[in-house]
Amino acid sequence: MEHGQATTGTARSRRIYGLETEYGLTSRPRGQRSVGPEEIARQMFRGMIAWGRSSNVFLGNGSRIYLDVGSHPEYATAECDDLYDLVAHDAVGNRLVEDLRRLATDQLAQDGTPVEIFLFKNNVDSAGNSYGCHENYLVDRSVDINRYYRLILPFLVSRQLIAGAGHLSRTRLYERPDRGGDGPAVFQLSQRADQMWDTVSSATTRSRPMINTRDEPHGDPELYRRLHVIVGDSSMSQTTTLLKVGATELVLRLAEARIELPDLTLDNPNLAIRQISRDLTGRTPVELANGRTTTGLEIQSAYLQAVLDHQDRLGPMQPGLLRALELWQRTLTAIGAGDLDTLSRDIDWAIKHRLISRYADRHGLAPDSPRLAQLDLAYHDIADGRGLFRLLDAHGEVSRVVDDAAIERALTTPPPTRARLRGAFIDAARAAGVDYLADWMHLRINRGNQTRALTLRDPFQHTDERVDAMIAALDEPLW
Ligand SMILES: Nc1ncnc2c1ncn2[C@@H]1O[C@H](COP(=O)(O)OP(=O)(O)OP(=O)(O)O)[C@@H](O)[C@H]1O
Ligand SMILES: [Mg+2]
Repeated sequence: MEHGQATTGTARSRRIYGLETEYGLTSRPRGQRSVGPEEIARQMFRGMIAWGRSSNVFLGNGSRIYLDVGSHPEYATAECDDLYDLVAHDAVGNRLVEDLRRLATDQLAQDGTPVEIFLFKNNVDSAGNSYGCHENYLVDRSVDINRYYRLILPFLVSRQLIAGAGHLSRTRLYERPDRGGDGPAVFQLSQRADQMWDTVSSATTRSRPMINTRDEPHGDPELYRRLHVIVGDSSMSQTTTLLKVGATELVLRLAEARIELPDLTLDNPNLAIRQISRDLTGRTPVELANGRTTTGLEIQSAYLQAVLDHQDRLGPMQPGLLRALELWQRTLTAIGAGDLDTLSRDIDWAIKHRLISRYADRHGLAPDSPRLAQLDLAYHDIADGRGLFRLLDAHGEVSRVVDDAAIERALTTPPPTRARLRGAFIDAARAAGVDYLADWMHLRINRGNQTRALTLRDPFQHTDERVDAMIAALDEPLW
């Protein structure tokens, strides 16, 4: 049980998690000339390209930062096996992207095209285009993947109640957000709900599914799979991140422990996710495949109850997971009691909802006021001293999971997983000035026509004599 494997009917006691975040980018010219987002993104990555000779770079803390086609910088955390580590490493992404924003701002001003650059950790731009925050969970190959899918889908459809980012939206039910958007403004729980057109599939964009099935485990394919959840909203709040991933972890454990729940298969998940998103009370009826009717709140409560009833079968829980469980209970109780104020330090949509309602009341604004839409967007601005969530955080008005010192550490220190081997290798190879390559599973050194390469198949393994030997060899003149 060294790596917490699930044997028949036993929940995994250790799991690898990773979060990938795409950031939205816009700008406002400060001089005569405007600069397009692609050009700004290129400027942001100029230093990175000089550092790593690519716009896809693995860093010493084990993470990956990159610029895909288009203009959405993306940060993927290193493999974490602890929720506190994951929250800290996720926060590092904001810092790094914010640093790149500052560099690009200075560079463009020097080049005579001053612009103000904005980066948003959200999931939809003003034209209704969406970009993601993907969650990765290691699961066992030996467990039938359909067991996970079946159990997790109703949970994911209703998870927005506890982990949505909130969204003031004018998209009508079942309308495509990138077309139209001239309906009455409604405060929704989630930014992603209206973007989902499928449940489980291998496509990522065209018919965006809630779970992507591409089989790319980034580990030993005989032992592991990587469950790729793409339905979730990006989280500003650390507590929301903890709850989003922590509650999902608990549901995966329910599947592994073979705990049966009442049948919650939804009649139409694409419709249900939209209906649930449009009701902050969690009480809108949604239809089940068996003809019964339920609600988002009831679905969430059924999963929570199963966890509480079978906690003894779900394996040991780290402090982060226990805190997530406590937060899950508290959140559902508050929604049940209609007491949203008690969530306004912890859950993104409730924090944002309070901010927007208070502002609207104070200034007598109707829901479709552009000033409120602006507020919605500014909540996700990652700039220190400008972003609204950042300001609430600076004033101690929202809860924290990790402090600044932990984030600072995560900037340079990989979590104690395979990421530690990658990080040590990258740091050593850079210090030695050799030509190297690193990705999730591979390490390689090139010297003249000689190559040394290693494959790291076990994402849990954080010590490896082969890597030690490779690092030692960096200082040797010849192999
Ligand atoms: N075996 C694993 N199980 C679960 N998560 C993993 C595993 N190995 C790596 N990860 C995490 O998966 C994420 C991979 O991110 P990345 O964006 O590079 O991959 P991808 O989604 O396969 O690729 P792309 O975004 O280019 O399509 C990272 O956050 C990483 O920490
Ligand atoms: Mg990805």
